[in-house]
Amino acid sequence: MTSLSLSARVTDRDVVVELEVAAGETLALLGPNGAGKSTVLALAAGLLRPDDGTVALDGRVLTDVRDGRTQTWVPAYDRHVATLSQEALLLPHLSVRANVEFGPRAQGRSRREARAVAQEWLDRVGVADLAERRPGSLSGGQAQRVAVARALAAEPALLLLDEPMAALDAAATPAVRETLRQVLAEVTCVMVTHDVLDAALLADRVAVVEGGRVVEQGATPDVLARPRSVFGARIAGLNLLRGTWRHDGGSGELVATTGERVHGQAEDLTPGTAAVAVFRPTAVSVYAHPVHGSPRNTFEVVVTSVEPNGDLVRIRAGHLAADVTAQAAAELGVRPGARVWFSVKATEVSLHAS
Ligand SMILES: Nc1ncnc2c1ncn2[C@@H]1O[C@H](COP(=O)(O)OP(=O)(O)OP(=O)(O)O)[C@@H](O)[C@H]1O
Repeated sequence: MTSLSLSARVTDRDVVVELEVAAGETLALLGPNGAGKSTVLALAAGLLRPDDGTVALDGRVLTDVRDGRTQTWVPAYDRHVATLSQEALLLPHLSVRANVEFGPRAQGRSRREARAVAQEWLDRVGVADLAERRPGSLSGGQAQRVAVARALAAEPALLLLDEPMAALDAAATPAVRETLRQVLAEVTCVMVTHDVLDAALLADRVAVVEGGRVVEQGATPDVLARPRSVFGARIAGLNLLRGTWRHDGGSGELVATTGERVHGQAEDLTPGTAAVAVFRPTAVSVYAHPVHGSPRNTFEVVVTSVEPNGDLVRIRAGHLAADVTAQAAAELGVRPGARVWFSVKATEVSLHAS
C-alpha cells in the first residue's frame, strides 16, 4: 500500500522528481550536494510549493498545483508530517517530558493521555531517566533521542529525517542509529543522508538523486551491490557479512555464513539469532603478513580485483572490500591472486539483528 506519493517540478531549482513510499517503509535519499534531496523533503513537509505537482499521504491530497495554479494546499502544521533534522530543536524552557508531551497536547489530547503517550516514547527510546531534565543539560545524542520521541509522540503519518546524525560526534552516533532502527520499523519515512552506513542499516529502499532527478532507485541491498549511477557506484561497496550471533562468554561474535568470525559494536543481540556485521571499506587496513593484536578482526583473503575509487584504490577480495591509498597499494604490490590480510578494528564494525 502506497503511503506517500510525490510528483513535482520546481523550475528555479531544476528539480523534477517522482517518488512513492509504501506504508511502513523507509526510503533513503542519497546524492551529492545540491542534488535536490532537501527540496524533496520540503515538498513533502509543505514548506515548498512546486510549480507543478501533487503530494498525497495515505490517500489524502496535501499538495496539488497545476501549471502554477494551486488547487490544494494543506499547510505544514496540518499534514501529519514530522521532521527530524541535524539539530534536536527542542523547546529549551520545557523539560524533556513536556517537550515530548507537546505534540499530543497540540493535537487536543488530554493532559493524562499526552503524559501516557510521552512516557511510552521516552521508554522506547531509552531516555525515561532524563524526563525532568532541561534540553540544555543533555548531550547531543541524548537530545536527538528525545527529539525522536517528540516527533513520534505526535503519531505522524510520515517522518522526514534530514541527516539526523550529521551533527553528532562519532561516539553518540551508534545509539541514535540504533534508536532509529527500532522505531523506523513502524513508520513511513523518507531520510536524507550522506552516510551510506545509515542507508544500509536503516532504509528498505534507496533513491539516488543527481541534478534534481531520481537517477536510480531500488531495494537497498540491490542498489548498494549493483549500482547503476555514478553516485551509486561511489557509495557502494560497504562490507556486509551475514551470520549468527554467538555469545559463549567474552564479548560475543558474529559467525558469518562465509566463515569469518567478526567482533564489533553490538546492540541488543540474542545468541543464536541472525545478525549482520557492517563496516566501511575505508576502515579496512591491508597487510602482506598476518597481523596480531586485539581488538581487531583479521581475515586472510585472496585479492580478486584492484581498481581506482576516487582518490583511493579499492581492493576487492570476494565479498569483502578495502579502500587504501594509492601509495599503500603500491607498497603492498597487490594484484589479483595475491594473498593478503584484511584487518578492521572492532570499534569500526556495527553488528545488528537482521
Ligand atoms: N531556498 C532555496 N532557494 C532557491 N534555490 C534553492 C534553495 N535551496 C536549494 N536551492 C537549490 O535547489 C537545488 C537543490 O538543492 P537541495 O538543497 O535540495 O539539495 P540537497 O541534495 O539537499 O543538497 P545538500 O546535500 O547540499 O543539502 C540546488 O541547485 C540549490 O542551489
